[in-house]
Amino acid sequence: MADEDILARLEATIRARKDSPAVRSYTASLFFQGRHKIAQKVGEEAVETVIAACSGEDQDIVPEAADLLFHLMILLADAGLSLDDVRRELARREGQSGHDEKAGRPLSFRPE
Ligand SMILES: N=c1c2ncn([C@@H]3O[C@H](COP(=O)(O)OP(=O)(O)OP(=O)(O)O)[C@@H](O)[C@H]3O)c2ncn1[C@@H]1O[C@H](COP(=O)(O)O)[C@@H](O)[C@H]1O
Repeated sequence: MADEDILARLEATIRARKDSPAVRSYTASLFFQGRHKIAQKVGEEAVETVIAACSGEDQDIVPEAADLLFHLMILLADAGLSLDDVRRELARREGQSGHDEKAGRPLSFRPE
């Protein structure tokens, strides 16, 4: 059974690292390097997830997805946001088909 509280604990750890930059910590070092470095790591981990999805065993996606989620949570924290903000956005979308949402966009917002 998965640990259902891990994201809440990880989020608290990430916030604590943001507030205590002196601690020797990978997370704190990313906050120190700033938004561009954090965003770059999110991009790298996203690409590594895509590579795992397209070339490895399905189970290989799991550690890459964990890296991606971890770095995405650091990005959210850097912006003063949290998983709750993402939960609220997902809840707002709940029940609306992605096809319907896309069809309702103004023409200028519709990529091909
Ligand atoms: N969940 C994670 C976690 N997932 C991945 N990583 C680290 O994220 C890094 C990303 O891997 P890469 O190979 O891309 O890193 P890298 O090549 O060293 O990065 P670059 O210097 O090239 O940018 C590695 O150093 C991983 O160890 C994590 N580091 C920390 N955590 C959690 O965060 C907590 C706090 O960690 P510290 O901030 O290090 O104290 C830990 O107790 C864990 O719960």
